Formats: sequence, structure tokens, C-alpha cells
Amino acid sequence: MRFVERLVHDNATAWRAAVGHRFVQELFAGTLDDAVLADYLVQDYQFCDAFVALLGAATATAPDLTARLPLARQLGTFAGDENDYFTETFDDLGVPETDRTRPQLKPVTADFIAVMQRATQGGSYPQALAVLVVAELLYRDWATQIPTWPSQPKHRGWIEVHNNPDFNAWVDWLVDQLDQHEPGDEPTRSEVANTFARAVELELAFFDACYQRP
Ligand SMILES: Cc1ncc(CN)c(N)n1
Repeated sequence: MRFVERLVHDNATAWRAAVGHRFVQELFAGTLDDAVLADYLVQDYQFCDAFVALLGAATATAPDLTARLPLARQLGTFAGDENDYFTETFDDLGVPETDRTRPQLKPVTADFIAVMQRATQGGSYPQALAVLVVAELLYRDWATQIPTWPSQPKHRGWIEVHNNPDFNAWVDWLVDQLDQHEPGDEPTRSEVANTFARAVELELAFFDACYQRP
């Protein structure tokens, strides 16, 4: 088994629960409550801020230009299509400005941001890749299960961001990078595996949290 396959296998219960989550099922069916979607996107926009910084750190710690370019390209995609989705959907759902820029963070969002900040500041390419792979591969896994596309842009758009030929190729590339950069020594490999496991746990908790009202 390759490194990433083994990591996913070792976290299969939480991974499957996230990929088959009620949020995903309701998004596919186009029945997701607007309040749940708004709540999720407000928190996710803050997740994305830390995620973009992490992509930048991965770009800086990548070994060479060949590896840096796909990361840089993905930064551009985020700044374009993905950010447009957030802006348009916030407008559609009437999300106020303060919730777009300075919302109250849920504990799970703060925890996820802390994991990404640690990986951003740690200067380790495999650690950065571990979080990026969870965030992108788990999202591609659910998005590519789509049975029929919902009609409304607010639902359809979020699936399209995570299921299109460019995104699918980007995720393949990311997985291959982590496989290639599997640490050779056991303590470092365990640290990367722990970060991976924590990120999977947080992905599941992130979906759960948008159904929990304060
Ligand atoms: C919580 C979470 N995880 C992953 C993704 C996909 N980049 C996301 N937007 N949000």
C-alpha cells in the first residue's frame, strides 16, 4: 500500500462518515437548508483563509520549481473560481459583511485553523501536504459521488469546485507528492500520520458543527 492509501485506510471510519455525511446528501439533493449552508460557508471562508496561507507555505517549502508550480496554480484557482463562489453565494444568501470577514469562530473552525497554522509555520513540506491532502482528497471523494446535479447554483457550485477535471488532476498530483515525500524515519512518519488523522477528525466535526445551533 502506498503512504496516502495507508493513511486513508487507518482513518477509514471517520473518512467514510465525512464523505457520506448528511450535509453532502442534502447538498446533492438540493434540500440543504439555507441557514445550514450559510453557517457552513461563513465558517469555511475562515478555514479557507488559513488554507490559502498553508498553500503558500507548501509552495515555499516544496523542493523545486516543478513542485512549486502546481501549488502556485492552485493558489490562483482559489483566488478566482472558489472565491467567486463564496462571494456570489454570500450575496445570494444575504450573509452580512461582518460574517464574511470577522465571524465568531466555532471551536472546530478554531481547531482546524490551529492545525493549519502549525503546519504553515513548521516549515515541513510533508506536514503541509498531510493537511492539504486530507482537505482536498476527502472533498473530491464526496463530490465525485454525485448521483444527479442539483439545479441551484448555491448547491451545484460547491460540488463543481470539488469535482471538475482540473481539481481532480490537482488532487492526484497532491496525493502523489505526499507518497513521494513519505518521511523515511519512523518518528517523523508518525508525526505526519498524526496530523493526517487529526485533520480527518476535524473534517467530520466541521460538517457536524453546521447542524449544531448555539
Ligand atoms: C473544511 C473544509 N475542508 C476542505 C475544503 C476543501 N478545500 C474546504 N473548503 N473546507
